[in-house]
Amino acid sequence: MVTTSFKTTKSEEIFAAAQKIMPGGVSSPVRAFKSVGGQPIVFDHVKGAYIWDVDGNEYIDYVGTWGPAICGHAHPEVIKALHEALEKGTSFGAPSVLENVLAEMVIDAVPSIQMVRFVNSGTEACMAVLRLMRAFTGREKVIKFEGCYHGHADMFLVKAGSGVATLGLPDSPGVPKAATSSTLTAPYNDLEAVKALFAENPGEIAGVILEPVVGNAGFITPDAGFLEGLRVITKENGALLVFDEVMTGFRIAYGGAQEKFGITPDLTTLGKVIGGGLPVGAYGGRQDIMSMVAPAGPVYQAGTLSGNPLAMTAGIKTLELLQKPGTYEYLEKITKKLSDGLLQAAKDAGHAVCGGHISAMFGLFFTGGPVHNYEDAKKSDTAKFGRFHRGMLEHGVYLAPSQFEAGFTSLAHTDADIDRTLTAAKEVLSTI
Ligand SMILES: Cc1ncc(COP(=O)(O)O)c(C=O)c1O
Ligand SMILES: N[C@H](C=O)CCC(=O)O
Repeated sequence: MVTTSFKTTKSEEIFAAAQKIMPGGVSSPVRAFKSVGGQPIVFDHVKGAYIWDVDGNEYIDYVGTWGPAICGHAHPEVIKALHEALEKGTSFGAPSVLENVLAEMVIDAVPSIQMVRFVNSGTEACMAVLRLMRAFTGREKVIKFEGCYHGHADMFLVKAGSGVATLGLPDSPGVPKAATSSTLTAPYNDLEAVKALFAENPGEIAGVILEPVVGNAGFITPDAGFLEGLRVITKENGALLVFDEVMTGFRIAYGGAQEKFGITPDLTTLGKVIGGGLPVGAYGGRQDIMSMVAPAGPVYQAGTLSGNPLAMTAGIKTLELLQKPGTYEYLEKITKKLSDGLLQAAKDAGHAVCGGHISAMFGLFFTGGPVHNYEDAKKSDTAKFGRFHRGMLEHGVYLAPSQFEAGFTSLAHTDADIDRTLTAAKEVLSTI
């Protein structure tokens, strides 16, 4: 496991070439290892819980292509279904029964969803849901939380998490003031701040959107009563509650955070897992709201590749696999073992740490905590996280290359994988 001859020569060559032809050498900023030092490794192939880079190094993977790979990478049943679907063509640009099948699966699973629209990414889903919130309520302002990430659309690039937090960027240049002037922000887990915003903007707030469990400022859980409080406040003010479950959907429970915590929002966004590793997003919710979406209603939203048959196929097969008995019990068991083990190993090595997990999502901060919001998360020793990340990489463990991203496990991770990870962590934590 300990790779004494860890070499990434080919990765470095490919990345050097990539930097000349693509901004930062990547197709999405968090991949660039900017905040953890070193250079990104270049992948060659993935299978189950593992990835292999172009130099032949093998890693246990806890990124899972940022969430979709909950059944493990390249699951044989997903690949078989995709081969069969491929024979029928790659895109129809017209209705297919596959959309009905996946829509029914999503509606059956997610308590708030009575109707659903498929799009191509989580960003698209969040953009569309915001337009719908505004159209339905006839109000423009929206509340989001500091450190939450809802994709890269203009109106959400305000105190955003994920790559914006990782790179320590201010709100992005190129975003017109007008696009964000209606975006109000509050600290996560702060109901009083939300109440104050409603009081300051009476009758003007369309709704509140949040990650019900945060994964884009590191892993942060909702305090007891927070989600319930938001449900009450939004109802009292005639505003909508939107759970962005792009990350948590089908991951922390089959029905997402809303099933796990028993709070039903008005609208929900999804992505990642429901595409089984192919590009997908979705938004859905109450029938009276969703009926406003064109062509049923006047709120325009469209997509050439939306409902793509390959994405639908991978999503359907992935959800079928997740429906098997014992799935979420297994994910909880191995993730708890990993998360508890990492925290214990860090404490034993004398580090101030805090963190935790829910089902197949976990995180660790290098601060004694507790971490209730993004301000708390920023107290983490990110330089130490960078050394931890590098050490784990050299020991064959691939973690998200940012303190401000959650980790993910999958059904393919075994007890033995967790044991190997913890052995590596103990070694690394004693040296950083
Ligand atoms: C909670 C959340 N919302 C929205 C998005 C945007 O999704 P995508 O990257 O598919 O555009 C992401 C991930 O990037 C996410 O984690
Ligand atoms: N935090 C992001 C999504 O969850 C990471 C993926 C990306 O933006 O590349």
